[in-house]
Amino acid sequence: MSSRAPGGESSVFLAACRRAHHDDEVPVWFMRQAGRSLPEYRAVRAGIGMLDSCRRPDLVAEITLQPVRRYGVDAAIFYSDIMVPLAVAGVGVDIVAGTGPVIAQPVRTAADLERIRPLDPDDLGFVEEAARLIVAELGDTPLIGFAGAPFTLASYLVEGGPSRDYARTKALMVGRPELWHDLCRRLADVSAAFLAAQVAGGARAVQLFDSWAGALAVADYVRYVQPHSAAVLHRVRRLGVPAIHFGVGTGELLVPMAAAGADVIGVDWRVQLAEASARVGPSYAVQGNLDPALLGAPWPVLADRVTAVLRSGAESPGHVFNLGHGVPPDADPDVLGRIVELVHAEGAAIRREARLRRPAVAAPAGVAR
Ligand SMILES: Cc1c2[nH]c(c1CCC(=O)O)Cc1[nH]c(c(CCC(=O)O)c1C)Cc1[nH]c(c(CCC(=O)O)c1C)Cc1[nH]c(c(C)c1CCC(=O)O)C2
Repeated sequence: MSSRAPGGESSVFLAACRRAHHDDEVPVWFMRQAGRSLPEYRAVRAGIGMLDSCRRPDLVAEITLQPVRRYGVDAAIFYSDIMVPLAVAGVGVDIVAGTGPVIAQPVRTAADLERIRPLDPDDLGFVEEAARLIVAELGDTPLIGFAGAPFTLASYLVEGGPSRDYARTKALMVGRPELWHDLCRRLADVSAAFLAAQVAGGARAVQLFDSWAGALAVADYVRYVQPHSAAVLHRVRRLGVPAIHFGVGTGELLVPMAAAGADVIGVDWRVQLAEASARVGPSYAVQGNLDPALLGAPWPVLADRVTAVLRSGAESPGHVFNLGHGVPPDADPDVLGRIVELVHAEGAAIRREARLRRPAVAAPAGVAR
């Protein structure tokens, strides 16, 4: 049997994004796989600020590669932050350990918008250069580029930092829609430029993080947010790489998030993957969704949860194994390593069994069954 998916795609991860699994193999990577959970990351970052580290291509490359070397994951994710391109665009931002992004002067008026300068391609040369360094080391393992989606970026800019209820953001959104749309158009441009720089450097897929969109009512998401995320994703489509669209607590938003233009819909742990797949339909792959809070559970219990995720994901035409959100800083790297081994050992058999159990549906011509 061929080890290549139709079309000859040599990456298990990219094949799954395209809903064409290689011999049913299930790829795995982890959101925040680079970061404080790794001692080698803490060593490299010692004495260097988060945003400063993101400006140094040598450090970005080293930190991106660390989890790939350690775990043998099927994809790397570019080490940076959703706020990096905004800092380049002129927004005063700091990343405070244990808190997250903090904005010096929150954006709340038309005059504040002028502080977000449009980006030139040259502004992000350090991003493209870092991606090139990474890709040169990765071999066949693809690099995922990423950006924050307009709503999630706006929430930090308007609130001034992390928020529980997004009250100022939502008040501006519904109370001053013209200002809101102007802000989101600028943020969509910044995110699209950040993604384009990563793809120019060799990233072969992208993930758009709308981490906090789950705070919105569906009607508000569709009216105020989806068009701006769609604008980013439409520009990605022209770059020819698959896009993953992810948020936390987005069970009710999966359909409009998929419709915004993604190939893969990222799902947190609240909705089973089979249910998520049924909601979005067979034109999308799913990514997820082990609850990161379970990483500290005894291994036999956790292993059962990993296989449950694989079984549920096997009901979708494409499944990329991941956590439902980022790796927590106190996660035990050995546990993540065991999860990678288990997904690689059991994933294909679980998918195959699920496929053989389903009534035969017309397969695309040439697909080995
Ligand atoms: C919301 C968001 C942010 N940043 C990001 C998001 C979307 C993803 C998500 O929903 O988690 C995206 C992000 N941030 C980081 C990455 C790197 C790639 C990877 O996933 O390995 C990615 C993809 C590095 C980082 N981004 C951050 C760290 C920790 C920095 C440190 O070492 O102190 C890393 C490795 C900081 C950061 N930056 C942000 C937060 C909430 C935090 C955590 C604050 C904390 O708990 O200390 C904003």
